[in-house]
Parts: sequence; structure tokens; C-alpha cells
Amino acid sequence: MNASVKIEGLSKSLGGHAVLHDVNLDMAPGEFVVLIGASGSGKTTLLRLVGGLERADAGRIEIDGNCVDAPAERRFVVPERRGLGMVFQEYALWPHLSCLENVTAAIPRGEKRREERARELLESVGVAHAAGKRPHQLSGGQQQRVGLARALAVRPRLLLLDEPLSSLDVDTRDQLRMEIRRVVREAGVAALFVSHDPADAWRLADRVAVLEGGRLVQFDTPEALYRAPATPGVARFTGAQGGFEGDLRGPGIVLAGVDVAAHHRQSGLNGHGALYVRPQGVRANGAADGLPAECLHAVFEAGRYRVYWRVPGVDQPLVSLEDAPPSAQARLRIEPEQAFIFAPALARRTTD
Ligand SMILES: Nc1ncnc2c1ncn2[C@@H]1O[C@H](COP(=O)(O)OP(=O)(O)OP(=O)(O)O)[C@@H](O)[C@H]1O
Repeated sequence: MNASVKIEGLSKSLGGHAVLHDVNLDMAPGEFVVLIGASGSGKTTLLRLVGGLERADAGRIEIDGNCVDAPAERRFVVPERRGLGMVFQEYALWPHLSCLENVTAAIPRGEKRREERARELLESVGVAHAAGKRPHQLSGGQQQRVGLARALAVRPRLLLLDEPLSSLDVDTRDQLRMEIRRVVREAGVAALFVSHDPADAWRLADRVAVLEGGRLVQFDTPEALYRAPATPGVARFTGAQGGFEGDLRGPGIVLAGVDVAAHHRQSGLNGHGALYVRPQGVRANGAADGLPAECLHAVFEAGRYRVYWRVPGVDQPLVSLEDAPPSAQARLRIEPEQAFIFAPALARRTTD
């Protein structure tokens, strides 16, 4: 079966600034991909290229087996002929039309019973009651539901969503996130969803694509990202703190004179590295061979204590999660499965 999206060697500059470099990405039919990255990493630009709102400088984009952008072949297909539904952060509904009219207008003219189908779409996203209202009479979450219904009205093979939840409050965002997942699966469409919120990646994605500085640095399942982050930036995205710099010894790194083992170490490192570790992988369990640490402060958070420790010779606090209030001094044990070592230069570049 054709990939729903196939992106090869895609590059793009804007205003003389290289925004995307040689991006390769394949999506399977019906796959939900969340595209994440820091502000300015190129997420929106990649989405706009797939949507046809920008033209590639180099490379090739196929949607459902059809080439839609390939500068070398002088090929470019306009957005409305790409079989796409699009949902944006700002709801972009027509203000002078009712919600029902907004959705009906998006259904191709040749279809029969357009209004009936528009009502079904509004029903499927939970806003049937708002059919006769204008967009401004609805909450942000309801408007975004109408936006989703309108995007599905064109019977897309691929849905593009650009931070559709970012203007919403936390509860509405959680609810709508699950609705989007359900509706998209039921419709059987592939979705490319841009976000900078890790919750979107964990709760929505079949695979997560991570952009850093316009390069795709990892593209894998949420579980694979969590178990083996490819860069310090991905490690941070999975909740890791760092980088704690030290000399490499054996399979690990030396901090405060103590050997710390790490499950994953970047290959080709030269004597020195930076450790990244998730707080849930640090425990003040008193092991004699643990890192010597002095408690700086502790806060109660979600049923546990989040404790900030000073480790001699380490220039930033190390955080652990504890079940009980901490003592003033402790020995910290680091679980190798939660620890990752990268090159310090790489670490500095992505944390600057
Ligand atoms: N029209 C433009 N002209 C010049 N530079 C641009 C233009 N549009 C975007 N850029 C630059 O391209 C880079 C990537 O922008 P893009 O909007 O794709 O990033 P993003 O990852 O979506 O960021 P955000 O999360 O902040 O929306 C940024 O440095 C941005 O300043």
C-alpha cells in the first residue's frame, strides 16, 4: 500500500535562513504522527510544505502516492488538490456563517445531502447543538471541534493540525485531545499534528517526529523515544535533566568521584561526556556507593517529594523523586535505564 506521506530530502530556506535541512519522513496510511520541536525548529514550515502553503527548495513530497512538490521536476500541486484537511491554532472559521454552514461549505459541491452530512459531522465531534450558532457564540474548544468537523468534510486522506490545542485551557485541551484521537481513528485518516506539548506526543502519536534546528533527529514510537532518546533535546523532552559533565570511565561517567552507569551512551565520545537522567531514575536510598549529596530544598508534588540536591563538583542541582521528606545529606543512586550520556558539546548546543 502507498505511504500516506513520503518526504524525501526536503529543504527550505525563508528570508535567507535555512529552516529545514534534508528532512526524510514516511507516514503509513492511517498513522498519527506528532511533530515536535522547540520554537523555531521548523515544525510549522514542514506542515506548510506538506499542505502546499509553501514550496520546497529541494526534495520531494508525495501524498498517497502522488507527487505534490518536487522542484527538480517542476512539480507543484496547489493545496486544494492535495486531498487534505487542515486545522489551525486560531480556529479560522468563517465568522458570518453558522457552524452548520461552515461545515456544509467545505463539503464538495457534487455530493448529495451535504447538509445532512454536515450535521452528522458536527454530531461526531460533539457540537450538534451548536449547528445554528455563529462561531463567536461558542467557546474555543467548541470552535475547534467545528474546525475539526470542517477539516473532515472534504473526506481527506491526510489531516494536518497546527497546534490546535494550544489556545485552550488544560481541561478542554485534555478532552479535545482524546476526541481528536477518536475521531481521526474512526475516519481512518492519517494525521500530522504539530505541537510543542509533550502530552500531545505521549497521548496521540503512533510515532513522534522530533525536529531540532530544522533537522529530523528522531522519528519513532513514544516508547522508543523514551527508552533511547537520540539527542539531549529528546532526552529533555522525555523528562530528563542534565547535562552533568564528567569524565567517561567503563560504560558510564564519573561524577563527584563516583562511577555512574548509563544504559545508553552516544558512540564515539572522547573521554568526556554529559549525563542526562530523569528524576524518577534518581533515588536517595543511602547506597554506600551512591553520589554524595546535600539537600537544597524539597517540594511536595503529586503525592511525592521533588528534591533538589547539590552534588560536589556538579554545577547544577540534581532532582530526585522521593516518597518521604528527604534528610539533609544522602547518597543518590542513579538507575542506568533512566540515564543517558551524550557529548558535552552537543549537550551545550541544545541547552543554550
Ligand atoms: N516568512 C519567513 N521569513 C523568514 N524567516 C521565517 C519565516 N517564517 C519562519 N521563519 C523562520 O523559520 C524558523 C522556523 O519557523 P517555524 O515557524 O517553522 O518554526 P516552529 O518550529 O513552528 O516554531 P513555533 O513553535 O514557534 O511556531 C524560525 O527561525 C522562523 O523565524
